[in-house]
Amino acid sequence: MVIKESSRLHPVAPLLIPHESIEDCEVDGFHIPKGSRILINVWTIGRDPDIWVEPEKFKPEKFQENNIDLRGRHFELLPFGSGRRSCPGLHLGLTAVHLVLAQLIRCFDWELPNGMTPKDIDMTKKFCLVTTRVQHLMLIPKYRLHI
Ligand code: HEM
Repeated sequence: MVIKESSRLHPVAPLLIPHESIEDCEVDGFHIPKGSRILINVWTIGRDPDIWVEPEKFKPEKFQENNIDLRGRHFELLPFGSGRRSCPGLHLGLTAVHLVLAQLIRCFDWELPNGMTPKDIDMTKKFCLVTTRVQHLMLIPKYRLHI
């Protein structure tokens, strides 16, 4: 649920990768001519108040009462895209994220430096093909597995 919520609010590729329509088609009443460049704005979809309750808030419990997953079957959450050109590295990527996150939580306690509180963290992003934060996240790890 934490990884789904992070992917909703902070998708790695906010506009996915540009796609091109291979034939004329109509989507939701809009005519899309063959050869159009299509950008899917998953950043905006992830913050759409018609879809999400309290869209700006990080609340993993949003996924407690539903079966929305992030493998491209639920169009409200598409961090890996969907369909034939979706991410072929989905399983590897998700496994790596689960593994690294689990290790970071299990092996360390984390503190913010210089008396900062979570509210002081600047989440401003640099929008590009792949999104990064403007300010690097600074944390102090304290190793807690003393074997
Ligand atoms: C958490 C990790 C990852 C995320 C969030 C991610 C996300 C994405 C997204 C959003 C796309 C574009 C899909 C679209 O436009 O519909 C994509 C495409 C792609 N990804 Fe990933 N990816 C991840 C990991 C990986 C890994 C581990 C690999 C390879 C080992 C990989 C290889 C690719 C390739 C080759 C494409 C282009 C597919 C195509 O154009 O047909 N990705 N990825």
